[in-house]
Amino acid sequence: MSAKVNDDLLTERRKCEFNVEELTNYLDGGAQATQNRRKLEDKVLSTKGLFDEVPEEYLSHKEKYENAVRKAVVYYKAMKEAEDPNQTEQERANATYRSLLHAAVFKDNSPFSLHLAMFIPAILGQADEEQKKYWMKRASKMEIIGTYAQTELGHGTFIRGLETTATYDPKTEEFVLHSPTLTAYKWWPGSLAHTANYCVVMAHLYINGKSCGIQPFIVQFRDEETHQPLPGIKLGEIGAKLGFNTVNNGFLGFDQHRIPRNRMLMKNAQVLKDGTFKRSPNSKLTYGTMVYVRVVIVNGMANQLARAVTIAVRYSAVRRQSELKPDAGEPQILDYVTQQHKLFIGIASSHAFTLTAKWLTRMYQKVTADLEKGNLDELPELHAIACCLKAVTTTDTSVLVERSRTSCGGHGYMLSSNLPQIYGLVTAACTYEGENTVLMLQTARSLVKALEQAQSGKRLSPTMSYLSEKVSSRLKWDNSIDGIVKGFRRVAYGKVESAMRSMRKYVRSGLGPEDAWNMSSVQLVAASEYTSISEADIRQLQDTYEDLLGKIRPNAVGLVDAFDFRDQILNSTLGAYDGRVYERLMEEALKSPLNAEPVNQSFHKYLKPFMQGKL
Ligand SMILES: CC(C)(COP(=O)(O)OP(=O)(O)OC[C@H]1O[C@@H](n2cnc3c(N)ncnc32)[C@H](O)[C@@H]1OP(=O)(O)O)[C@@H](O)C(=O)NCCC(=O)NCCSC(=O)/C=C/CCCCCCCCCCCCC(=O)O
Ligand SMILES: Cc1cc2nc3c(=O)[nH]c(=O)nc-3n(C[C@H](O)[C@H](O)[C@H](O)COP(=O)(O)OP(=O)(O)OC[C@H]3O[C@@H](n4cnc5c(N)ncnc54)[C@H](O)[C@@H]3O)c2cc1C
Repeated sequence: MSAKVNDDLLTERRKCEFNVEELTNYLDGGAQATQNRRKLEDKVLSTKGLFDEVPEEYLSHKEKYENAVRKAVVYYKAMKEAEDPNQTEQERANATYRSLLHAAVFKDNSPFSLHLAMFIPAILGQADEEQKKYWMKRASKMEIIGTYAQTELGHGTFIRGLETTATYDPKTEEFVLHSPTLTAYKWWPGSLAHTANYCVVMAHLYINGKSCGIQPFIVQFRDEETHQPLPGIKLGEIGAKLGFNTVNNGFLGFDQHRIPRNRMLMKNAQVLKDGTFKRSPNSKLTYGTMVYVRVVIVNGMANQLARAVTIAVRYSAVRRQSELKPDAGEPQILDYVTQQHKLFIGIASSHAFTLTAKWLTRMYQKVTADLEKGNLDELPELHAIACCLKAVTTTDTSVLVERSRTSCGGHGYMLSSNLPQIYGLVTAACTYEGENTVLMLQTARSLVKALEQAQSGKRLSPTMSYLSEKVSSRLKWDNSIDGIVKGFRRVAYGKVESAMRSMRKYVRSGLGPEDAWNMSSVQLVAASEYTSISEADIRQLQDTYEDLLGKIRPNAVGLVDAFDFRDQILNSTLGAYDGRVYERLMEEALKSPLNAEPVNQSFHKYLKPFMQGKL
């Protein structure tokens, strides 16, 4: 018999003014899609061995990793059996690691995630047809496990500064991979330490002493039978982190490690047997895997934020605290407007990020299709937009997930709430796949170029067209959606123009363009994410905003119920559908190994002699 649902949650669900199932269907892409998703969840989540006997937080660093590998084998096998044969390889890879089922099984991400998130996309995007056929067969069957090894101990952002070398030897038709310094060691790649046996390595290619830029190489680094590191390979784990502690991030050093010529992924640039180098039509095509993952991250943020706000809103409907009015009893904390302010933006942002992710994915698919036909025209715009949206959605999600955590008081600080782990996952995304400031500056670079083009009367791309609209200096402000968008366009235009004016001022003062750029870079980042609107408008918007909070309040639980997350996917004592928060907090607390005995051995070993002055 299912446990009794908390009365307050029952009341909330009765108060809801819209059909929750309809919103769930919309979010899934239709009623059939909801049915398919639920069927997949039923099938996979009923697989034996998927969940932790002992809560992961009570395992050692080593046990956590070993347990995660155990679960990964079970999970990926279950997903393989359930996968849709009509999907492409990429869609199947996405479905496995990006589905929220993944979050149900791995609170801190998986030791296999890089295989699907980057190793397979790198092969699909960087290998020529023959290489793709061979490596995709092995990678999609999980005969090999791969990762993406680009970042080094000494370089993450500055790709052109990577020190790992790949020197072509025409005599043996091989590349010699080498880490000339400690800072050249690959450092960070997920799965690299003990899980994967292959990786795509980004290395500096040299032929006859001449630099041929950063190129991708597929490299085996562990024996497929014994899993021992191959000769000339130094491997290890980089240690405990804020999160991602079951992703097995590692380091790898090469000592004159030789690989055959056909291990350079040669879709974009090629090296012929005699060492002739055939340049890529655009050197930035080598960065293509990163563009792809930045697009994927936007959707990932939407999902993670939806999980966090579901936990916090349901908890806020159950938790009663303090007095709003004398003798009126303790209200639900969700009745405090400050609590609504903290959480409702997160619900709205999750939906906004989901719709943005759909739009960006369509743009990515169109540009990628154009690239296949040799048309690179829209690649710069895709790069600029992907940089901006990855940076903005990860920054906002990190802020909003942390706000969801702190809105739950002390219980939000419990690992059993799962809010700290969700924060660990999303805040990592502010750094990986391009550190956010660096990506915003890439977008700013495109905005400045676009404004210069607009000022010389050139047509701009659709996403930059707001820079050429001659926005009147006194825009008639109204708080209609259209009025608000126009207001933001005016602010955005002003930010870019101000940053550019600032750079020109520094150049006139005698600074070189690079120094002028650096001096204006705070404004440039703001121009890419613009934040504020003029003072007079705030009051009018504020009234509208507070009125909106009141309208959302009766529907808040319905809005998060519509995300349709199972309890296993939320994995949270605070967010379960039945709202039995206190019972779950106690159930989880009793699983702590420290509760196995009333007196811990440290009393007799240390405390008692200490308290008796004998230590
Ligand atoms: C772009 C750089 C910063 C600079 O590159 P550089 O070569 O120096 O170029 P510049 O000289 O600056 O010239 C710039 C010009 O080049 C154009 N350009 C630059 N990049 C591109 C591009 N990619 N495509 C097209 N054009 C490009 C630019 O427009 C300029 O043109 P112009 O001259 O103005 O005309 C570069 O150095 C860079 O990109 N640095 C960042 C490095 C980086 O991103 N590293 C990432 C390493 S891999 C990594 O981090 C992996 C992480 C894996 C983590 C796990 C992932 C899981 C999947 C996510 C799933 C969802 C997550 C949800 C949360 C959860 O559930 O866990
Ligand atoms: C959880 C996690 C997983 C990861 N997984 C992988 C992986 O699987 N494979 C992989 O290859 N890498 C991986 N990485 C590495 C990641 O890609 C790098 O950490 C990231 O690119 C940032 O580089 P960095 O760490 O060298 O920081 P740096 O580039 O040294 O940045 C440090 C600071 O310098 C600033 N800075 C740097 N350049 C500029 C500039 N031009 N202008 C202004 N400010 C600048 C940055 O804004 C930042 O504040 C992972 C990282 C994390 C945290």
